Amino acid sequence: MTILHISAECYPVAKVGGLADVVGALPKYQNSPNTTSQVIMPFYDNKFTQENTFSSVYDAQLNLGDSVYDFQILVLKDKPLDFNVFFVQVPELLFKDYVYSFDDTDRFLAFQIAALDWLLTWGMYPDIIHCHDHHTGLIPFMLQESYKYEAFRKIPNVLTIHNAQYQGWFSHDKVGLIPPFNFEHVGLLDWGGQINPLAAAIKCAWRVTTVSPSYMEELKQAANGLESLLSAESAKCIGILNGIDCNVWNPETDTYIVENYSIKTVDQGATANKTYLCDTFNLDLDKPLFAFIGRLVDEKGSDLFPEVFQLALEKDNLSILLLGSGSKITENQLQDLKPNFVGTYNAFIGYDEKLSHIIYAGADFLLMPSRVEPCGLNQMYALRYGTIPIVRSIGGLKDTVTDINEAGGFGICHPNTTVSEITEAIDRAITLYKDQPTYKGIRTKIMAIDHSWDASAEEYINLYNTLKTSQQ
Ligand SMILES: Nc1ncnc2c1ncn2[C@@H]1O[C@H](COP(=O)(O)OP(=O)(O)O[C@H]2O[C@H](CO)[C@@H](O)[C@H](O)[C@H]2O)[C@@H](O)[C@H]1O
Repeated sequence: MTILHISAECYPVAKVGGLADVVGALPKYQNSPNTTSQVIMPFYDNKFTQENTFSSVYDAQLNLGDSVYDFQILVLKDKPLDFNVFFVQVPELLFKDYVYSFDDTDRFLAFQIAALDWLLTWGMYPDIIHCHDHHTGLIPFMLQESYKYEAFRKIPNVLTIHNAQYQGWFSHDKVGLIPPFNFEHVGLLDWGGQINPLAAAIKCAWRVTTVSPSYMEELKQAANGLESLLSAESAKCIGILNGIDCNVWNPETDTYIVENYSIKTVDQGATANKTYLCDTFNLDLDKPLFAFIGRLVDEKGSDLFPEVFQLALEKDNLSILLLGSGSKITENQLQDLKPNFVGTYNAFIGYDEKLSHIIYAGADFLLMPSRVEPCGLNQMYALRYGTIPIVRSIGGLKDTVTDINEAGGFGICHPNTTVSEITEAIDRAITLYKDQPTYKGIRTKIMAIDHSWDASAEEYINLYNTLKTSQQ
């Protein structure tokens, strides 16, 4: 079976968040003697593309309405990745030093059209086309409706929703950018009077997956306007929990962290990493270290951090370190807090992959008070590194973290994203930390939890197989 994943992000080529981690790992775990799993993604102007060499395997032009753009399909000359990646180079639109910007309609439309135009010329079509998020959401529509791509009608396609908050909306004025199709079917593109790529994909994809079972259920109640569509299409929807790439996220071999460690040596290893963080960020080593890593957006509950941190730090019984960027208001509030709590609080506003690994290794607790969390990878990385997650029980967090007060529990859970519940959860964590034998017992227990991709990768393969069977 040949699978082609189509995505805007893929680790380590281009990463903004969890989408990259998934698309950078899933193909690896799907590849087997019987299965070839590959990725096609945009060619950005970034560190990875600057540091590697590429050759062109296809050179053509694409039409975006009346505009014509040159494009190429590039492949890596050397093969530093564990699976094939094809790159769509549209110099005028995609080759930027960012992945996302304010208006990406033309950019990602060009990407999707170039990918399909090239596929038409690819001798052997893939058995499965797997699209990720709204940036590739017009592909299921085009495969089904665009005259140009009629040859693909029988190829099963899957859409995975990593985040339904973002839908790629654009005005009907731009409908002419989509390769010609039977205009009587234009309603498939529409949701609420706009062209909505995510909605179009939910309508047209053969199957829709979300990245955790709970998120699938929650979307029927809250999906940024798509609730009724997801309920109506629920027969073809399924939640498959993400895994984590245990080769990349392994405290025994991780080259980013200060000292490697295993379950047996976590005491010493985690302390070495915590010491590094405390030295670097001027934090108190003797206090429990609470961390947050992620995008500073309302979905993650990060707008509450300035108040939560203020209240928690006033008690002077913990240290807090935050790594993230996003809302300028929150960034400024988090920066403003620094002078008030020198020695127990610090924030690194920005993106730093290496630092994120050291924080998973060195922090004692990881905060994730998300309002929406389709799956969440951070809590699974934290578990693997022996850092206890404090989560709001929602989406994938609900599916992966059990509260210490429940049978077999190992995390700290709170039902709502409010200042008082997060603060109370922090207090519970501090009480747990004071009981070092129990704390250490939980730490070794969580490191042994298996969230590797194996089971989920197989679930996807089973899903593809059912589609291939239904196609015959
Ligand atoms: N400032 C920073 N510096 C360094 N690293 C940073 C960083 N900010 C974030 N990261 C890293 O980005 C990844 C974030 O993963 P999440 O699953 O939390 O993300 P996200 O909300 O982007 O993804 C969406 O897709 C994923 C994948 O399906 C779902 O798990 C999730 O719920 C959904 O919202 C982690 O690897 C984290 O360490």
